[in-house]
Amino acid sequence: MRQVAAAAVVRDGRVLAARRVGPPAVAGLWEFPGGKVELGETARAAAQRELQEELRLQVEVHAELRPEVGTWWQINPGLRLRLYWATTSGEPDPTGSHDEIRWLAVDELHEVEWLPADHVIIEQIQRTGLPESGRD
Ligand SMILES: Nc1nc2c([nH]c(=O)n2[C@H]2C[C@H](O)[C@@H](COP(=O)(O)OP(=O)(O)OP(=O)(O)O)O2)c(=O)[nH]1
Repeated sequence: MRQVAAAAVVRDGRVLAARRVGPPAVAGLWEFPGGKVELGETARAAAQRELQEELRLQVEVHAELRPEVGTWWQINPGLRLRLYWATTSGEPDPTGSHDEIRWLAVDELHEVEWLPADHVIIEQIQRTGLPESGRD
């Protein structure tokens, strides 16, 4: 089972969404930036590393954004996603994996087309809202 780690980065009450460049099947769809956890790396550290690599964005990683049941989000039978709330004071600067970024208020999250596995996450955030401070 491979693990992906990503961050729901919050700034000024908005969440960072990033549009994927590829592969073709998912190009143009939006996601929480992140990527695969490397051997020996924690998911939390992977989320922080991927944000730096993909968006040159320094983030503070906070509480895990878990489903109502369980710890991770099952993307497909061989892949699970660990998602963390994060905060930043920086500006994203996409390095090649994404061609557009947006800061979306909770009531704007539905305005972009998310990766299929993320729909359930978006619905949960719409129900629960953003964390009080982004901190755990
Ligand atoms: N980062 C991220 N990936 C997601 C989300 N939702 C979702 O289904 N995925 C899937 C898409 C991909 O199959 C996988 C992430 O893999 P990736 O290809 O971005 O990983 P990576 O940057 O490490 O790239 P690589 O090692 O495969 O080259 O997780 C999400 O919100 N964020």
